[in-house]
Amino acid sequence: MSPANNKVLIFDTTMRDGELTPGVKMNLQQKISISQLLENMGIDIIEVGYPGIYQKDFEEVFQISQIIKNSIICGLASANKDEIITLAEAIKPAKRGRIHTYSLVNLKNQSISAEQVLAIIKDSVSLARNYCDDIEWSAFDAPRSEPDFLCQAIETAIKSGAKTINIPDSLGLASPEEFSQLLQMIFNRVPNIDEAVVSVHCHDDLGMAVKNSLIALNCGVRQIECAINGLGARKGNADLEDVVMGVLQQRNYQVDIDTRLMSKASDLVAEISGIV
Ligand SMILES: CC(C)[C@@](O)(CC(=O)O)C(=O)O
Repeated sequence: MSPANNKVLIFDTTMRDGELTPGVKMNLQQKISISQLLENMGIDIIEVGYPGIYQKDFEEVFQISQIIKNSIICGLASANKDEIITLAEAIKPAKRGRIHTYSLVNLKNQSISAEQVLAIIKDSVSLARNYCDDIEWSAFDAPRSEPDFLCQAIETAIKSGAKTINIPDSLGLASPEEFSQLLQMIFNRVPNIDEAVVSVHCHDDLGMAVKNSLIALNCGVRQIECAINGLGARKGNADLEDVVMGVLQQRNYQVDIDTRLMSKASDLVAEISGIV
């Protein structure tokens, strides 16, 4: 919550965004093995899949929710009502479950109005909140959105019950300067921002994912989303090991990760994905 708190939460998306890596598919047994290792490493949040879209992911989230006790188990849903309800069903067995839902906030060339999108954010986050206390909302394509609208969207998501606000560089095209300016603007302008943990989710299209994730800490961000071996859509997400080591190097921030298990996790995911 308050940026004075120096603990950085590590959110792993190896099995959700990582499974969007071309050619990568993981089965239930493989996802269970990865989840158990992530839990032993002390990963705070484990994102397992899209239960509202794929039956395979529903089964995985549902099963893993019964096995993992210490890490938060999370799935992703769009603002679609059925997707959110199905995700809520999938995480129901979890001791600690999270609903992660997102809306597009770059409205250029979209036929939908700003008011309509704000109403969708309010409805989707409030719906999710009926099922679960732990709601994360993502501002999909935030760097290309209109700043006033982005601030309103974030304010609405927090008012509707989101406890974590994720700012993804969805296309991986933001420079470190642009990304930190965007984050500073959010911290300066969103009136209720201190009621939420602010997170980042950076893609590596320009090779900046780790740098942008680490630069975010000094802006007030306290959750970083990343993937083992940097798996993820297109050029991938920020590499988990690089993120954790980068946070620790800064000394004034802490993570609760057993760093000795990181190379084991990297080997396991390389073996499963076929990507080193
Ligand atoms: C975090 C999430 C909303 C996303 O991963 C979107 C997605 O993969 O659909 C992104 O990078 O913007």
